[in-house]
Amino acid sequence: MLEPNARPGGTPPLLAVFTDFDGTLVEIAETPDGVEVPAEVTDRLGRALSQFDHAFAVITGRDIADIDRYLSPLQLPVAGVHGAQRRRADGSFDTLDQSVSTASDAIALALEPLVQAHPELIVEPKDGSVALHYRRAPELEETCRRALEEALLEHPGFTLIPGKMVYEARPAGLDKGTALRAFMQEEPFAGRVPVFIGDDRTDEDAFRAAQELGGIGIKLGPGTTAARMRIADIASVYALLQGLADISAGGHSDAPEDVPH
Ligand SMILES: O=P(O)(O)OC[C@H]1O[C@H](O[C@H]2O[C@H](CO)[C@@H](O)[C@H](O)[C@H]2O)[C@H](O)[C@@H](O)[C@@H]1O
Repeated sequence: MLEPNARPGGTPPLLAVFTDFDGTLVEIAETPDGVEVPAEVTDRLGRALSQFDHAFAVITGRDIADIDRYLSPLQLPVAGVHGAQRRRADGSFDTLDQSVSTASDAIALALEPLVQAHPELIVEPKDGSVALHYRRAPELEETCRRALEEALLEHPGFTLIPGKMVYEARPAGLDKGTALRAFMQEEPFAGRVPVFIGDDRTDEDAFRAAQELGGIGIKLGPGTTAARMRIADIASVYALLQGLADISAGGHSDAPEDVPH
């Protein structure tokens, strides 16, 4: 009898591959709008989508619309806003409760006076969450945390999460792990072995989910993590994607190409 996810004849298991976006597929920039996506990245991710038979998705803190804009014309399966938004492989969307959108708008509004007093801070309103960025004013970290905590007193359905030089408000009960699990219940992900690659604290839920489902979490960079494997940098992520595609195809996928640095 075959083990779950195994294929006969020593053929490698089919993989469902998930990656974070900022810091994993693209370098971190000073501002949210400052990231650069070289054309070869879009080409590479488009190839990954076909090499993994469409069982390839981005799970990000960003709005799905943001990811589509950066990766245009590619439209991947994406979970956005730390699991609050999700576009499935068939192009359909999970719907977000209107009350969540309304609450996240109100939280963003409550942070406006702080940003007016400190213009180096950035509020990034998203549909279902809010990010307060202090990368250009690291000394304001504690001020930002307290301001967001205070704003959340009126919105107990939201949780405060720390990221890379950012504090975010996210709907409680939704995270990158719930998003990964939702994908894994649907075609073409169901029955495959999940692999999740990420670099940040908000990726920990997805590392755990992938591993609990019999797969593997891969953490980019240093820091305490639940992930069982590590990877050094973004260029290695692209090399790994190619390597996994080669393994899945039994060594018959496209030849590796230059990886972004
Ligand atoms: O889950 P991710 O795809 O890693 O997204 C996490 C957050 O990424 C963005 O902020 C981070 O990247 C910015 C651009 O490099 C950087 O300026 C900022 O300091 C980082 O925190 C994005 O703006 C957020 O909405 C995402 O939640």
